[in-house]
Amino acid sequence: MTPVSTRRRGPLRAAVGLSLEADRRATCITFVAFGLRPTVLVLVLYLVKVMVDAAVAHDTGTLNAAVAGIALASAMAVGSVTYSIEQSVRMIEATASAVDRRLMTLIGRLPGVEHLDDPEVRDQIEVLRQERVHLSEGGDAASLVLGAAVRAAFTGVILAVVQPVLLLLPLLAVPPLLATKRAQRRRDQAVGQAAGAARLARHLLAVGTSPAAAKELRLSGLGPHLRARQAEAATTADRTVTRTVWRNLVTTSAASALFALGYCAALLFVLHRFAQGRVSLGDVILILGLVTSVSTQLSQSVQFFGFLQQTLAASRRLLRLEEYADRAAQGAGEAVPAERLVDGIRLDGVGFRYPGSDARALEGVDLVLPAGSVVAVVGANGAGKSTLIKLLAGLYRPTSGRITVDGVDLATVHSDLWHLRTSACFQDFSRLEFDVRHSVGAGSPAHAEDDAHVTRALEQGGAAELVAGLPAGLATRLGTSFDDGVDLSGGEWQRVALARARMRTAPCLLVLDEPTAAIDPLAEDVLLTSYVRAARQTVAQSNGITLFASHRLSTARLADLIVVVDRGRIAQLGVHDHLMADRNGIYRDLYERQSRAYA
Ligand SMILES: Nc1ncnc2c1ncn2[C@@H]1O[C@H](COP(=O)(O)OP(=O)(O)OP(=O)(O)O)[C@@H](O)[C@H]1O
Repeated sequence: MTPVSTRRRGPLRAAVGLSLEADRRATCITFVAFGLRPTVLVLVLYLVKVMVDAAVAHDTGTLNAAVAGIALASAMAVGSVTYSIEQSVRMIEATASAVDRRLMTLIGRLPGVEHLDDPEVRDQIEVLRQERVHLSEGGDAASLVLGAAVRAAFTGVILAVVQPVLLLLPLLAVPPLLATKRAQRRRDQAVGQAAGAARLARHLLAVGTSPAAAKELRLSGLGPHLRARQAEAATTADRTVTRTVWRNLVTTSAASALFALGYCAALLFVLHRFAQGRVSLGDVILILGLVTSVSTQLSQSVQFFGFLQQTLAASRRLLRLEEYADRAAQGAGEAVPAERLVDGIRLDGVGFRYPGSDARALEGVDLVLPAGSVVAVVGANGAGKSTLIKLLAGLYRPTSGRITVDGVDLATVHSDLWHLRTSACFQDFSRLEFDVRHSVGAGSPAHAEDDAHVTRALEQGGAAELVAGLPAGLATRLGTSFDDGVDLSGGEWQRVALARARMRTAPCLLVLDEPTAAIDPLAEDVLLTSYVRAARQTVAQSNGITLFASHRLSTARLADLIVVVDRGRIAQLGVHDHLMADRNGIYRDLYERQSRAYA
């Protein structure tokens, strides 16, 4: 991911802006309360000095006024605590939801899925996901730092009036603050460096604790190996960050020790002046109170400043990713695809390499997919079938060559609009754990509430019988993540995914990538045949193309065109009879071997 500037909006403004957008009222109250309350403590100290001097001078009027002032200020400070803390919690909770929405929007704005395949982008997103808490506490951290700054300013003014030389003391607070800032920057870098290992550790943890993987892990005895690898990755990530934490501890401790020395010197200085009779008892109490509070303030400020630095680091990361998404979206096409195909889709010299991979998944692909046709893509594992499908669906852009739809370069077409003209069922389909209506309806949200539409899609996906047997029909929740959910078998989930792909009316391109791989062979043949026939009628409205990849070559016979892919290249092209006529061709060889295996 190329670094980009974050000048457009500063990270502090962006972080506070998030809280203001999330809950303006709670944020304003938190800033006023946290920003002003510390000044009350300084005011109370000053009133104590007035009270002591008045007592020594037997000035009852001033003494009573000072006592009343102390009581009033203390009551106000204590009374506002509960309310302001409540508001700050509200602000943090609202900001946390706003951060989640921003993250989802950011990921949704990245065109296609190729950016999510880029390891660096994935790492940045992962780190940001972990740092969400710092972003949601950004308003809190900023208001605490504001309070500390206001209190320091008040303390400085009083010290300047009473004993100007003691103003040097707050200056000694500068090195610890700078050390904290530097420490945070170093920690941020270390977290970035450790992101790859941390991601691996999390992945292994997810595999090792997921119910889906439990069967294989038990039977294969992979558990101990997995645990060892997980521990190793976690330790590597942890070690990178811990080394920095120790280094930071040395520098921040040295800076704090410098401040502690200055603090002791200031105490001795004030006591010496009192012994000489050059300051009053009230002054001594005030100065000791202020000097002592400078030390408390320092440790609090360092802590608050540390929080703020963490917020700023997360905010910077969010801004960088948002700018990256903006640029990626700007680089994407704007053209509006037509609702009907006229000629079809053409690939000229198309090549593709996955982000972070040196190998070409596709190379020099020249292909014409006529409008209104049914196309089968066949080939061995890893040949490039899914890659071809993902390029046609606009999820990736070719790294060389071009794809044109009725003569318009797909790279210039708005990817979201092209996705609206496309329906798909992938071999790694999603198990959407909603109720049946919405799990299927997700294929076309505009029709999700239309039960007749959903039911038709279920029939075409071969899932009508399955749903009829569910306790609440269309309203049955699917999946085991919720108490009321019903789990389905792999093949049943695949039928739901097939139905989902039939929700969109008249797509220009319907792609099916191994859509029946989890379905038993007898049902597979029947289901895929009827599915493709029905699809042919649906896409006829848009003169669209139905393209399916299947290892079952018997179903390829349905196609008007069969594309045989071999190691990223088109090896053969034609209809079934034509391809069978080539005695040395890959297709005939695959077909005959498969027929013998199923015989
Ligand atoms: N996300 C990815 N990142 C890097 N390489 C990938 C990725 N996905 C696929 N590949 C590689 O691209 C090549 C083509 O993969 P593809 O999934 O298109 O094959 P396929 O013909 O669909 O295989 P299968 O029949 O097993 O589904 C393979 O060598 C594969 O390892």
